[in-house]
Amino acid sequence: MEIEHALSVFGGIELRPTQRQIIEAVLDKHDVLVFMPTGSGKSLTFQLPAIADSTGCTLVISPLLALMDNQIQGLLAKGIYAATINHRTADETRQSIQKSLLKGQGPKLLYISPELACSDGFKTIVDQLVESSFLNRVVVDEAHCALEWGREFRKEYAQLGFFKAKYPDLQMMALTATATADARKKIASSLKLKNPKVFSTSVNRSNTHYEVNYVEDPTERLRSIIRFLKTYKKRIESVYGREKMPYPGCGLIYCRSRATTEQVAEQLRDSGIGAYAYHAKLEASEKERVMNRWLEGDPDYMVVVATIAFGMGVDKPDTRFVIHFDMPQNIEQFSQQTGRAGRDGKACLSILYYSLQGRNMGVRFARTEQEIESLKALALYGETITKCRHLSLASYFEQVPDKPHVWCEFACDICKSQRKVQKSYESWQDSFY
Ligand SMILES: Nc1ncnc2c1ncn2[C@@H]1O[C@H](COP(=O)(O)OP(=O)(O)OP(=O)(O)O)[C@@H](O)[C@H]1O
Repeated sequence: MEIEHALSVFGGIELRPTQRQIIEAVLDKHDVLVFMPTGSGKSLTFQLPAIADSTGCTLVISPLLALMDNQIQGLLAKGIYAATINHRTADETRQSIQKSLLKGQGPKLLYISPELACSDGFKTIVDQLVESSFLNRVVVDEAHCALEWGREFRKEYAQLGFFKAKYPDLQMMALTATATADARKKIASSLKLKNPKVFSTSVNRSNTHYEVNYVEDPTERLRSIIRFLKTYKKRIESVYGREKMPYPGCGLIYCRSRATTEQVAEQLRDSGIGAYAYHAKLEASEKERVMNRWLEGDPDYMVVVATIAFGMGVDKPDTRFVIHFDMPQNIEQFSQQTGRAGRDGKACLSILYYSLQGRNMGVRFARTEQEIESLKALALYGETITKCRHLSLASYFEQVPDKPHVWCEFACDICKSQRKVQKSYESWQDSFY
C-alpha cells in the first residue's frame, strides 16, 4: 500500500517532513533510530508502515499498559486491527490472537511489554513468526527505558538485543524523546541495530513559553499558583463562557509527593478551581475517573495535580500548561513532563517553581553519575538568568541553533524581561542570608 493511501486512514492529516523521511526509511527496510521531542508525532512513523504492509505484523514493545491501550483504542477507532497481549488478556483471546498471527491474519500492530517479549513462551512465537515471514519488524517505543542510568530503566528493555542477536535481518526501530548523543549510542548498541538510519529533530518546542519562579516557601508557591490560575480561568471564561465543554484551558501540576498532590488539589478546589489529585496509591477507579474526566475536558477537572505516576503516554493535545510545584528530579523528567503541553502545536506554558530545597532533594535522590549530570543541567536551566530558556534546554541536548532568536521570539521569561527575572532571582538569593 502506498504511503498516501495508508495516510488516508488517519483522516487526511499531512505528514511532517521528518515523519515522511522516517516512514520511507522504514519501508526501505532499514533499522531506524528516532529521537524526536514529546508530542512530535513519533507513533505515526511506525503505525503508518504497519498499515502499509500487505501482510504480517509489527510488534510494538511499550513500557505501560495505559500507553498501549491509548494507541490501540485510537487505531481500532480508525478501523485498524491492533491488539495487545498482557497479563490481563484472557487465555482464549491470547490463543486466538496467536493463532491468527501464525496464519498471517493477526493484528497489524501487536503491543506487548518488554517482560512478555523476553519470556520463553513469546520467544517461541517470534521464532514461528520469523520462519513464516509474518513478523515485519519490531518497534521499541520509549527506548530510553533501556538506559541503565535512567529513572525509567527496565531491565528487560536492556535485553531486547536478543532479537537482532538471533535474527540479524529482522528490522528494528527504536523511538525516544531522550536525545543526547550518549543516549543514542547506548540505545543503538543495546538493541544491536545494524547501520541504523538515525533521525533526530530539534528538541525545541517553540510553542512553549518557559518561565521560572524562584519561590522557596511552599505556601507562597501555592498562593502564587492560585493567583495565576484564577486570572487564567477568568480570561478563558470571558472568551469561551463558563461551562464550555470540553474546557479549553486544562493543565497539569506536578508535585513530588502523594500528600502534596492531595493538599494542593484540595486548596485549589477551595479557591474555586476544578482540580483533583492523581498518584499511584489512588484506587484504580479513582485514577480512571480523574484521568477520564480530565481527558474529556470537564471544567471541574481543569487541573490534575500529579506525581510522576501521571506522564508517559498521556496524549491530551490541548493541554495548555504544565506547572512544576516541586522541582522535577532532572532535566529529562522536566522535558518529558513539560512535553505533555501544547501537543496540538498551539501556545502553551511551562512554569517551574525553582527552590534550593527542591535542588537539594534532587541531589538526595540522584543515584548515578548521569542522573547527577542531568540534575545539574536542570539547575543550570533554572539558575541561568542571562540566556534564553529555550537555548538552555537545547544546550543540554547538544543542539544549539544558528539563529536563536527564531527559536524563542519572546517565548520565555528571560527574552521577555531579563530585568524582571534578575530581580526575582536576586531577591530569592537574598532570602538565604
Ligand atoms: N502529521 C501530523 N499532523 C497533525 N497531527 C499529528 C501529526 N502527527 C502526529 N500528530 C498528532 O500529534 C499528537 C502527538 O503524537 P504522538 O503521540 O505520536 O507523539 P509522540 O512523539 O509519540 O509523543 P511522546 O514522546 O509523548 O509519546 C497526537 O495527537 C497525534 O495524533
